[in-house]
Amino acid sequence: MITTHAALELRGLTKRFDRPAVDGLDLTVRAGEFYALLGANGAGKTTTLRMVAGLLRPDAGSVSILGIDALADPVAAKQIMAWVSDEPMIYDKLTPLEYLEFVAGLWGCDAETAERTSHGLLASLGLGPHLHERCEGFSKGMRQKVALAGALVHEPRLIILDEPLTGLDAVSARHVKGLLQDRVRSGCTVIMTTHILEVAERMADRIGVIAAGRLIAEGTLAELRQQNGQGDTSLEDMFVALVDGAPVAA
Ligand SMILES: Nc1ncnc2c1ncn2[C@@H]1O[C@H](COP(=O)(O)OP(=O)(O)OP(=O)(O)O)[C@@H](O)[C@H]1O
Repeated sequence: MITTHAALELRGLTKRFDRPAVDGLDLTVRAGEFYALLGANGAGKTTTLRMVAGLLRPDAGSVSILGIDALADPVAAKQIMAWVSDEPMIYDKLTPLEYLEFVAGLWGCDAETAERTSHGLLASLGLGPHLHERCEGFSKGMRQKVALAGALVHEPRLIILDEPLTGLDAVSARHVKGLLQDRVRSGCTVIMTTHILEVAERMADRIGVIAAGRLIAEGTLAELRQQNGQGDTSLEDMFVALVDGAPVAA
């Protein structure tokens, strides 16, 4: 389906705890993009994404997901998006296959489609040999992959992930990256936070940098280099310079 709407449009998004965590944030992610959201610890990335996912009410501002006003119609917004937290929760007593079929059932997917989708997702994440084992014996990385598969089972068009690669071994990280790239190729939008700058550098179509709850830089890697460095400046050097005010290394 051709859509003219942005995948995500934030306008004046604001959340304050004892001090501002997200401070009038304007952000647009186009449909079909792989967008990496970077920022130092405490910059406001998770708070932003939790508001997008409908887990936290903004103090002000708007959230539009593929043209749907997520604050006015959170159910419709959730139906077309996936949220994968950095601390995923799954049901320990279920096997991965049971868990995915349970989640698919909550979304109202028919049983045959749910079974086919679940098998495909779990296999693509390397969990094929563990389909019928209870999750309670799984490692943290395996649990993370089950949670990711569970978030994708209803075929969301916008996939939002908070630090999805932390704690994954190289093979698992490659499985997750491959799955996300496949989704982007099939027309989905992926927004992900990461502290692994090499991942942003290699995978993202565009990169946004947040500091103190505001977008301080955005663009393709080449655009960021043009704005903030030189032809061969690394993303790490640019990032440190942007968030720390340090001079860009030559
Ligand atoms: N529930 C909360 N109660 C009070 N303060 C909070 C809460 N959640 C976040 N904050 C504060 O809001 C600010 C932004 O936090 P947030 O978790 O969004 O940052 P982040 O960019 O995701 O950081 P990190 O990279 O460390 O995960 C921080 O100052 C944090 O202490």
